[in-house]
Amino acid sequence: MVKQTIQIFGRIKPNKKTTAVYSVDNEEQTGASLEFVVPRDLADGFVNNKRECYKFRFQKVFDQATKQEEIFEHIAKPVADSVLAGYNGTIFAYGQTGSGKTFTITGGAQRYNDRGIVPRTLSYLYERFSQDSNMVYTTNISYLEIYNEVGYDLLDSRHEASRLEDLPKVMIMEDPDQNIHLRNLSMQQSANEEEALNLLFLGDTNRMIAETPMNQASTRSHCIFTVHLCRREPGSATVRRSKLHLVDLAGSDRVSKTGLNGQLLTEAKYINLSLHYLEQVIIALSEKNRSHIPYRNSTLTSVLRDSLGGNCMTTMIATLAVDRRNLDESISTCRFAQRVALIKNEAILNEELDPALLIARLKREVLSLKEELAMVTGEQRDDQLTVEEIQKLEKQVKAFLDDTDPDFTLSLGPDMRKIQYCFSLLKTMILDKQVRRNRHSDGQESPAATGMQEEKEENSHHSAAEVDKLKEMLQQRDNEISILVKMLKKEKKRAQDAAAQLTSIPTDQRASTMPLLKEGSVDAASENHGGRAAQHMKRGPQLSMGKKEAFETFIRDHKDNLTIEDNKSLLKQRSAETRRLREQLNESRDRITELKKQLEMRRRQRAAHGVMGNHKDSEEEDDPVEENLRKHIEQEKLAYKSTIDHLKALRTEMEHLQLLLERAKIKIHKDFHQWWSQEASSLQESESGATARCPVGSPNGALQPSSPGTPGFRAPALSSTMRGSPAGDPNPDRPGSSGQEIRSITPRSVPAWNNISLDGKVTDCTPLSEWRAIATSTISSSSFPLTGDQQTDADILAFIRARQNLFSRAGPP
Ligand SMILES: Nc1ncnc2c1ncn2[C@@H]1O[C@H](COP(=O)(O)OP(=O)(O)OP(=O)(O)O)[C@@H](O)[C@H]1O
Repeated sequence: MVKQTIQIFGRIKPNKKTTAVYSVDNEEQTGASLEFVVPRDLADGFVNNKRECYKFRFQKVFDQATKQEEIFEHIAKPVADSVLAGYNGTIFAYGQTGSGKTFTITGGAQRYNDRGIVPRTLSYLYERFSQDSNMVYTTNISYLEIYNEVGYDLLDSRHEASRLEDLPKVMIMEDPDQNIHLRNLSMQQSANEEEALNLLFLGDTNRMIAETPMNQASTRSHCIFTVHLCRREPGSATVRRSKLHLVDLAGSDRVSKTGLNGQLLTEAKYINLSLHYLEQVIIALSEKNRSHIPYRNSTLTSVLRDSLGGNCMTTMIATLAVDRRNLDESISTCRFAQRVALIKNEAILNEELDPALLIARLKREVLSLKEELAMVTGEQRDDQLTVEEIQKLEKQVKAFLDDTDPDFTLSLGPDMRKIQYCFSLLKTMILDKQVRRNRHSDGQESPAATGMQEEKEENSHHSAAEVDKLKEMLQQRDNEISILVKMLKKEKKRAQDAAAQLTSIPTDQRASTMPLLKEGSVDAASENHGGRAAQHMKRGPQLSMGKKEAFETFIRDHKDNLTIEDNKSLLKQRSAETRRLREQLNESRDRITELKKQLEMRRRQRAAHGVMGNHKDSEEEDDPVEENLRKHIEQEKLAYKSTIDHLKALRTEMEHLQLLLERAKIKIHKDFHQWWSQEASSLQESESGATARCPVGSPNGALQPSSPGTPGFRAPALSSTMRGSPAGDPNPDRPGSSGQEIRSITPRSVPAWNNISLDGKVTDCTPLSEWRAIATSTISSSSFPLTGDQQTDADILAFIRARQNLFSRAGPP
């Protein structure tokens, strides 16, 4: 057993502003201290009436420049090592919204180097498995999201979820030993690193797709990625099972500060409530002599029960966004960490006997014992006695009882079935006699007869007690076997379910249909991702012509496009590098073969020399040529190995880049669909409003520039040939479904050009100033020659007229 307090680390998020409100002092021996200096006159947000200096102790504080690699090496690697040894481990990130929890646990969604603790730990674990050939490792992965106190399975590939509520709900169950079981949480087996990373990708994609617009800005849910590890020596029935929880908690911001209302407030209350219960558990654990720990109060604390004060090695990372505005939140995060640091956990080695292996071993043992018995007795036998055998035994027992000779024995041979049958026969007889004696107990029998009877009874009591004892033992063994058989069946079912789930993912869904990727992914290695992700990718080609055009513009203007392009070109570079390395590898192999041939030849020559007697000891002598060849071969081998290592690293990087690209693609699709339907409904609203005000052919009155919900997005304006209106159409994908041609995909600025007469007079109630706004909002990407301030009203009218002519030539509006 290992007793250890929860380890606490601090990580400070990079901040462009260099306001020195904190200082870090990392000492080798005594840990680190983090100090905040809060000026008394701090105006923006935090009013400090009491202290100026707050000091907190951590195992280590990672300052702004710390790389993800360093975080993994210092924090996650030791935990992964103890999980490999058979202890449970947990790493959880706690901090306010935007302080870098997800970045630390999962990683950034854009660069390979930004991989967080989860992918790095998976790589590390699989690397260690491959190095340890004496053990057999099996890995299962689960990914749970807790939102508003309800658990959801993020790895379910059978459901097409566009909302969190579509994912299977996970139920928390507790057995009599107070062990927590999560019903409905799927455990996916992953045979290698790639499969494990795909599961992470599937879970993160589900998490992203199921995000409601409400919780898009920040993660308002807790996510627990768990690796279930099983380690055994081949042939041994002893297994070590351990779990590694990697936890990304929701933002710890205080409700009062966030100023929320409606749905957001409900979410915030739940989050705060579950974090509040987490805090209560932590306070209870840090107090001595507290017998009741309120784990059951929330889903989060129930799930993390073992990690907090139980059988687990736990580490907390306090993520801190240290700028003046967030000082109070940072101080409160540190205070929480200080309390967590007081909790003592007792991690035990989770070693157990595998019931399946144990049953198999027992069965083998029974079989060999039967064979041994058959050899001794010289007879093969079934489990049940035959009718003849029973009749024979009854006769034998009767003869035994009738014979008054005390030396007369009941000879049954070494057959437990026969012995047991005779015992039970004797017991029945005794019980029968007892019943009969009771019937005559009103003085009919003589005292001598009664004395004899008592003696007989005492004897039979002894044998009956023995029989009972034996029966009890038998019953116990029976129970044990049926429990083991049940466990085995359960295990089997679980394995079958997992296999069925895997096979139920159609292969076509696994293939990526993503044009973005196809272009960039030269090796197309991303073929087997989860069904959900693939289904989303399939949506791309189903777009109507107009929507497709809109989508292309949307992608071009999307904030992630630059990163996608960067990653694509990086992928191309890596792919070219892979090709180069493969060639290098082939050349190196050829060179080694050639050098080996030369060495062989040289040896033969020397041997021949020796035989011919020219040099008697030539074989023993050091030959500089041979030495040189050997050196060369060693060098080549080293180069070969380092190229292979390089190739492996490249492969992992490329797989990761492809996953990043796919995720970005899915996100863009999601953003686009969301934006499109938002635009559709607002256009419909504005059109119905405008129709009410302006009876015939009125342009809609909504003149605000479109905002697709993506920060920094520029509303794209499309060509006049684009068909398909999102407005009021239940199926916005259907081309031209409203029967109208639309001139721009910025629906709020759709100009009804035909409502302007050629002499420049607007025939509806839209004032010219509004037309100016409409025209200028579409001008930047249209064929209008003038831009910005250069435009006069006359220019705009000329432009409108030109558009009108164009449309009247292009066909009916
Ligand atoms: N150490 C870091 N280095 C570079 N960027 C970072 C770092 N930490 C966080 N970021 C960036 O800051 C932003 C917010 O981080 P992140 O999403 O991880 O915060 P969070 O604490 O998980 O927030 P939430 O509670 O909303 O989930 C992200 O864009 C992330 O890439």
